Amino acid sequence: MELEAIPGVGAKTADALHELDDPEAALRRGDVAAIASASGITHGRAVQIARGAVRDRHGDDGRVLATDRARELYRDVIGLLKDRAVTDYAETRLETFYPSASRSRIEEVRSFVADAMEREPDPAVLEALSGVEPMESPGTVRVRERCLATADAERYAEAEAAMPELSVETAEDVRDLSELARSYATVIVLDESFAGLDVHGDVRVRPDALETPAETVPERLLARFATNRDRLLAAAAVHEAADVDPPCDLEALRDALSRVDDDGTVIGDDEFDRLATAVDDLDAAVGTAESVANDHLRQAIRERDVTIEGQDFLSLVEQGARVDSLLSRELADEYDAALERARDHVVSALRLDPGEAEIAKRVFPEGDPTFPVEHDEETVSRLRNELSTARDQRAATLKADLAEDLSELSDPADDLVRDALELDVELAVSRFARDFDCTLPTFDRDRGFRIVEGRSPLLDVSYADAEPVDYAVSGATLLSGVNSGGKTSTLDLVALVAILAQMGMPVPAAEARLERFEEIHYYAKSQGTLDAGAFEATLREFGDLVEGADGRLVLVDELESITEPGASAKIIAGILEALEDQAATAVFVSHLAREIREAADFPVAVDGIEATGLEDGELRVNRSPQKDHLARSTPELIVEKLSGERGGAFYEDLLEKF
Ligand SMILES: Nc1ncnc2c1ncn2[C@@H]1O[C@H](COP(=O)(O)OP(=O)(O)OP(=O)(O)O)[C@@H](O)[C@H]1O
Repeated sequence: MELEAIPGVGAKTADALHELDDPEAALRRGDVAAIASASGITHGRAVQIARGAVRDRHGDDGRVLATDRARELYRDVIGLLKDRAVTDYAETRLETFYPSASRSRIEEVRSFVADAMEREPDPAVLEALSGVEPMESPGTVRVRERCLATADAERYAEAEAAMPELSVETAEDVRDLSELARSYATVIVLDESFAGLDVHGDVRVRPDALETPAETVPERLLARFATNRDRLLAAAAVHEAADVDPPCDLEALRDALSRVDDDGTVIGDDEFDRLATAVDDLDAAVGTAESVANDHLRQAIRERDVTIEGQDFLSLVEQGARVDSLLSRELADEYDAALERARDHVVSALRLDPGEAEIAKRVFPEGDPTFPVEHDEETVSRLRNELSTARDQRAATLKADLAEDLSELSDPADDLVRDALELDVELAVSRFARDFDCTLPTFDRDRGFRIVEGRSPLLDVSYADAEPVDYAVSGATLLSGVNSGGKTSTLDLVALVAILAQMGMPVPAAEARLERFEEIHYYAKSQGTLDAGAFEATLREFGDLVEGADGRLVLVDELESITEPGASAKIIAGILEALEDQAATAVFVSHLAREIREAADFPVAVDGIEATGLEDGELRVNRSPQKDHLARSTPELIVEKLSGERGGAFYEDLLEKF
């Protein structure tokens, strides 16, 4: 796919899209989250790009919504759909549906919608969906204990770009490598030429290291799963609640997720925990061991009667001889026992293994007895190094093992989240269809539309109180009727049905058929008489309209208010003639139906929304327009009522004039 061929995608946007793993797939799926993850692309822009891709694929020029009022109704429709989405993703994705004149586009959406309408919007699924969001990138994790090394400048640049998590170092020879091995726990050498060389430390020659990121930087995958843990668990719950086959084994996913901490470290391994705690507690354990030994000795000394020979006592007094010799002679056994207790304490408090315990013994070395007992700091440091290295190696092994498991789950995890989000889109459509008793309309080549029991969700009364409307039009038609009879609401319903139908969506009617309109022109009622300039502008607009393409739906509400009634009737008659010639489908709401019909040079069809009578000062109306029927206006009805109630020549004469 040539990205720049997509309407609205310039060179800069195309470059940004090329950053994505698979821009074509993202565009094909309409995956607004993936598109918006390219740098500098907002969600609004992602919607435009996704729509552009659809238009490009279907050769659609996307000009169905031809007027402000038509666009306004489309926004209302999108609002109704979005109200039924749980996730922000679904809300944005719903915006990619737009009314099209392309048969293939409409069909594409209809097959998606037909499946969607089968989906049961189970509250448990909706609840689970509330935790799902598109997968997030965790950002670059810096790994300090490992580095990459190469002697090749090109390879160096390649490594820096591929593995931003690791430092890349230059190593020309074994000496350089030894140097690096002293600074890093692990050195990964990218050059084959170093294979077989003997270097002290953890130095691995891995020419394929850049191609195996799960092994080279397992932290990357771990961070990805740690960052997205909640959304992955929520997506898994969505699949289970909706009873949809997941793209991976959910238990394996949950198990893998339970092994990684929020910061990407592996958890739940006893050996790692033992080593990490031992490193942390080493100083405290040595201190306590010292106390244990000294307490033991102190106690022993306290309980002992020491007999000292005169000669010894003299040398103690005269030569300042140390008391140690005395200690050694009198308490050698107790001293050994004290050391043993101290060593045992270190070994058991830190849960050391036999190898580590061997070093720990030397923390309290054999030798001439002293009091108080003191540890050997150098050995403590050695033990610390030993334990830290074992801990880091254990962590590295755990990370590598877990990353291996996760690498198999990586693509399915993406699909898992994406499928859950797409399910939300389907459920929004399903809920819309259920809430407004929708059906999928049919398209055919016949001119016009036919709506059976249509009920607009956009009325100012609750949907339950909306009275069903039947209406069919196949040419240029006038719609007459009493004030507040529902003429504007009927135009809204027709526009709504046409817009939804051409989006490929279900429509709020028991049945609907229509022609695939090239354009939908809907002109709302203008607010009062226009001045000369505005009138001229409006006339120009209609001039352009009647010169436009075939196959249009034109809905106009009380155009007569733009100027004085006599002139209006002539102008509307002229517009209707032109539209009739073009085989357009038009409904003009007007109170001047009689005058327009007289001014027109063809038999204009006039339909009417008829009041069935007046009840307690309120009009009773049949909301479905009657075909070929000029409805009585409200004044006519009232005169008729008075004439009936009161009789008399005045009312009868008045009635005659209608
Ligand atoms: N199908 C319907 N079901 C229930 N109520 C409706 C229906 N159609 C219209 N109404 C009610 O009637 C009111 C008037 O409707 P609308 O504005 O469409 O009439 P109108 O014939 O265009 O009026 P006007 O001649 O004053 O322009 C609406 O605000 C709505 O409350």
